[in-house]
Amino acid sequence: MVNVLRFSDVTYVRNGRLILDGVDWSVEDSERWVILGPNGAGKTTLMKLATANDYPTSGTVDVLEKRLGKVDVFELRNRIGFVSSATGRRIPAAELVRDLVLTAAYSVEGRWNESYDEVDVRQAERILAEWDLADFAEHRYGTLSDGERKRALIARAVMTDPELLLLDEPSASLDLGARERLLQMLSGFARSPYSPAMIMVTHHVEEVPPGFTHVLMLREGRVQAAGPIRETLTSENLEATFGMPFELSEHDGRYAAVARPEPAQG
Ligand SMILES: Nc1ncnc2c1ncn2[C@@H]1O[C@H](COP(=O)(O)OP(=O)(O)OP(=O)(O)O)[C@@H](O)[C@H]1O
Repeated sequence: MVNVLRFSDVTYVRNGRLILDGVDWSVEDSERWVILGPNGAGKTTLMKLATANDYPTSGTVDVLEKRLGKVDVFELRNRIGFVSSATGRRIPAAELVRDLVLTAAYSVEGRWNESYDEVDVRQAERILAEWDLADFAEHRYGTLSDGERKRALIARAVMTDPELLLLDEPSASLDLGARERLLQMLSGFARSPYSPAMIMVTHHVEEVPPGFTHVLMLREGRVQAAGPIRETLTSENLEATFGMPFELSEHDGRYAAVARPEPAQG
């Protein structure tokens, strides 16, 4: 097992606000983590540190066994795949889907070269097929639906064979069918032993893809619970994290949570 992420007593303070508070967290390469927590809990901040896009105020963060603050973060970021709504906004609308995926091998957004290595072209075609995008290869990014865009961004992120793949709310804004299709693909990807370590932020337990192994629950910058998903994703931990009682159910690795009804008065 290889450690891909280690947070030790991490705090993060901005404008006098304690945004992360004493976070200890460790991720191994075979693990697939879901991060759950209410709005403002610090999930995006956690992702910024895990993608080497910021530094802790105190404590240490090791990404792919390199300590933030002591490593060239540009080199490190080349080994990490990251998909968020912000990465999507940077893609030119006129970019062809095939080029969007292919150019990841050359770390550029927007096609710049007329000749690519045959091995990269084949890899891009394989990944486009894997993410159900083969029919969209010649379509422009700006013409895709939200669901197709998300798949295209993930395809671009995995093109470089990252050692760590982070997805920030990949199924937000998708319709039911698009969400389910994406979850099926993420589930298949998560289950493959050839896939990198994965970390996915979501607001909804319904969006946890089967095959994800661990969960970290964050509340007000503190780790409320963290560990194997079967033991850790419980109605008690959901209540402690979101501050209200839930009824949690699980069926074939899919979770659902609804507010627990108030007991009848009188
Ligand atoms: N530079 C900053 N200065 C002050 N407060 C900040 C700064 N950056 C983030 N925050 C605050 O820190 C808290 C955590 O923010 P963060 O974006 O990490 O939460 P989140 O869990 O991702 O929330 P959401 O689910 O709404 O996306 C928020 O209350 C936010 O307003």
